[in-house]
Amino acid sequence: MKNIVILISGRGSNMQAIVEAGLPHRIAAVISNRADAGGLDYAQARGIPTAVVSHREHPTREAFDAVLAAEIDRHQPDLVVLAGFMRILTPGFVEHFAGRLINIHPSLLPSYTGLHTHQRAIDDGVKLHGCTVHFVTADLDHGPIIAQGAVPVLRDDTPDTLAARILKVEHRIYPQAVAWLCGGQMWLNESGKVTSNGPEANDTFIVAPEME
Ligand SMILES: Nc1nc2c(c(=O)[nH]1)N[C@@H](CN(C=O)c1ccc(C(=O)N[C@@H](CCC(=O)O)C(=O)O)cc1)CN2
Ligand SMILES: NCC(=O)N[C@@H]1O[C@H](COP(=O)([O-])[O-])[C@@H](O)[C@H]1O
Repeated sequence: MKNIVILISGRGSNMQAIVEAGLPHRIAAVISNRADAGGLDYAQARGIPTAVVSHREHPTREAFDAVLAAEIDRHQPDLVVLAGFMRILTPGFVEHFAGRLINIHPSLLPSYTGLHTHQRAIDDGVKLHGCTVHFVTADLDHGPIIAQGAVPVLRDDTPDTLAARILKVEHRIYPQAVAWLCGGQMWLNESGKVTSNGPEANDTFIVAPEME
């Protein structure tokens, strides 16, 4: 059984999808940089240890990251999962958790790194957008890719409608990526639950070559 620590900044729907996937691993803690993150209420209601490490209470990124890393380390994580965590992490933090620090980003990396990806994709008139699970490196949204899900952009899409469509795919590929990285040959079915069967017929996983 592996120890998973999940970092959030908001509602935490990706965290919820991972919790509800039924993985045979421990969600050791859910930690947020914002005390008002809705995901904290969900985790507490499920009896998952929570903590808040506020970036506003530290004078520098390095100071914040050091306190955050110490809080994470208390839970002896095998995997640290950024799930809507909205702070850029310093090279020292990334190095400390290198190889066991992942993120989900709402674009098909390497396209559209950074923020506001849905609006930018719509503005550019792209026909395909999606989401990417990747290892976190010092360079923003540039780490080795673990999985991607591709989603069509519709003519009348707004950032919100596109984000909602992509979020459903995020909730499939993130738990799947966590399952793989925690050493399981597990697959998750359409409803996002662990199954002993192989990938679903219409899965949109693009497994990075180094993962094969
Ligand atoms: N060193 C890295 N840190 C983080 C990465 C990464 O790949 N390398 N991924 C991000 C997640 N993310 C996109 O997927 C992302 C999150 C936040 C920002 C950003 O500009 N944040 C601002 C604050 C914004 C806010 O508080 O609302 C900032 O940190 O100044 C860009 C991309 C997580 N960290
Ligand atoms: N650059 C990071 C970023 O934009 N992440 C995105 O924030 C949302 C968090 O939703 P959630 O809190 O419901 O999981 C998700 O769509 C995730 O891809």
